[in-house]
Amino acid sequence: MTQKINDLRDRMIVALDVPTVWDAYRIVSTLGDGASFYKIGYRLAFAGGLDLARQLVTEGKKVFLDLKLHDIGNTVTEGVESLTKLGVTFLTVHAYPQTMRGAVEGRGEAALKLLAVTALTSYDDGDLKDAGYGLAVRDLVRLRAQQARSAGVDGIVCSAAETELVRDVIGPDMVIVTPGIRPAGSAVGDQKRTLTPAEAIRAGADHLVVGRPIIRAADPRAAAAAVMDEIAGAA
Ligand SMILES: O=c1ccn([C@@H]2O[C@H](COP(=O)(O)O)[C@@H](O)[C@H]2O)c(=O)[nH]1
Repeated sequence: MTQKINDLRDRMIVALDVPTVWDAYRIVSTLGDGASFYKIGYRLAFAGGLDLARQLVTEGKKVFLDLKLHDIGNTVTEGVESLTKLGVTFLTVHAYPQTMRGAVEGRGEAALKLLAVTALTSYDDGDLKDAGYGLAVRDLVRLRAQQARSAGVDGIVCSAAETELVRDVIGPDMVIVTPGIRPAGSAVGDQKRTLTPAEAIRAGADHLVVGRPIIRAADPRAAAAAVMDEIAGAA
């Protein structure tokens, strides 16, 4: 997949986990041409982020809508159908077979790429057990990657630590997007399965999602440039 990403900057996706569209715009303008791809999650989506997504697309940025949809198949189908009109590049759904099949139906022939979230990067084996799962993280990620491939989604969200095992399951054509990226020395926060940007790229991740290490940095532009340098050095 990696060879299909024309602009190296597209490999870094900056998570706009901020409360308002104004805050998001401040980051986008601070980063300038140092970032080309932005992720909008719940926080911003519930505060005007869908209009922002449309606007960023018209300004030539790429947008990843991280809504992690999960519902009965018909509802997911209809929700995805609506979202295809925004012009965003990626949309997440949870990697449950019914959910993924519903999403694929809703996407139809649209250009939107669907990403299946396998196991959240804030989970370890103990968290999965607490949530009622009988599988370890790597086994659940493997199973869900297989199911995602069968359902016809376009890519996988997993920790960079699972990139190699996922690539073996999904083959060369699906995209792998990895949150839980932490430059050396940065605060881990609630993430449990982390790698550095260079480690993630070397492991074969296509796109890295980076939020707090950039948006909460004293100098976000310098923090983003440092992540890009690591990506460039490892690519
Ligand atoms: O498994 C997942 C899926 C999504 N995320 C999202 O990525 C960013 C990570 O932000 P950081 O501040 O770099 O931790 C955040 O928006 C999550 O909702 C994830 O972390 N793990």
